[in-house]
Amino acid sequence: MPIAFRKVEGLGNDFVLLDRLDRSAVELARDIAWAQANASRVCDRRRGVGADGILIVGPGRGSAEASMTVVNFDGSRPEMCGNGLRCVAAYVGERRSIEAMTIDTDAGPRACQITARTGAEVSVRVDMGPAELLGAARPEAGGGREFVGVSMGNPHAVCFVGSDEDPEALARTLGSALELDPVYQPAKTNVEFARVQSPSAIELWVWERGVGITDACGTGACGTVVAAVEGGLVPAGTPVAVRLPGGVLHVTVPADPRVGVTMLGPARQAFSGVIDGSVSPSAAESS
Ligand SMILES: N[C@@H](CCC[C@H](N)C(=O)O)C(=O)O
Repeated sequence: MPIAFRKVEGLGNDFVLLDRLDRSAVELARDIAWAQANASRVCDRRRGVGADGILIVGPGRGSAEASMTVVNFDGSRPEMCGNGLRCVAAYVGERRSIEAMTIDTDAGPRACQITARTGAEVSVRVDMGPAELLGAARPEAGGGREFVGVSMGNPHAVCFVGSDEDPEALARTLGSALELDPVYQPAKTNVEFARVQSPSAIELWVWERGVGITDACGTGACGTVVAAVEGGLVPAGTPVAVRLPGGVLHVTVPADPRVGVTMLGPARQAFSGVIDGSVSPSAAESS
C-alpha cells in the first residue's frame, strides 16, 4: 500500500509526518505499530526518506485539535518532542485554517500558537508544559562530570562545560555511552552538553535518545534552560536564545518551572512524497 507523507523540519531536526487525522483509534494504533517497526528503514538517509524520526498526527481527544505520536529513528516511542510539536502545529494550522490549537502528546496536551509566516516557514510558540528536576548525577560514562536531570515529559541529562571544553566533541564522543549509562536505565536519556555564553544565550549540542546527534532538540533546549535557571546561570522569566547547530530556539522558564516552559521557533514543510511499500532493508539487515 503506498503511504503518503510530508517531510517536515524544525531547525534541521527532521521528520516524516503521517496524516492520520481521520483514523479510528484501532487504525491509529496499527499505523503507530507500523511506524515503530519500520522507522529505521524509512528514516535511513541513504536507503529511505531520511529523517530523525516519524510524527503520526492523529485525531485529538476532548478539546484538542489533534494528537502527536513520535517515533524515534530506532523505533522507540518518546513521550514528547519539541521540534516535532511545532511541525505538527504548523501542519494542523494549515489543514484546519487555525492559528491557535491544542495538540495531545504522550506527555499531555500542549497549547501551540502560530505567531508568524515567512514564505514556507512558520513560527510557532509552544507551551511545553511543566518541567521536573530529576536531581544531579555523575554517571560512569561522564568522566567525572556532573549532569543535571530534567524531565520535559521525556528525560534529559544536562552538563554545562567551560570555555576550555568543546560541547560538540563531548556530545559526539560520550553521547552514546551516556544514553546507555546504568544511572539512566531503564528509560535511557537524551544528553545535553551546553556552554553558557551570556545570561541570555546558551550554545547547545544534543545526543538524542534513540537517534544520535541531531541539528536541534526542542525538549533538550527547554531542559537545558531549566537546568541553567536552577543553577543560577541564567535568570528566570526572560527569553534565553539557545544556539543549536541548526539554529536558535527562544526558551523562557518561569521562576517555578513546574508552571510551564515556553519555546518559540520555526517549522517548515520541505517536501511531500509517497513511500511505495518497498522500503529497502537497513544496511545492518542486508550485510
Ligand atoms: N527532537 C526532539 C526529541 C525527540 C525525542 C527524543 N529523542 C527522546 O527519545 O526523548 C525534540 O525536539 O524535543
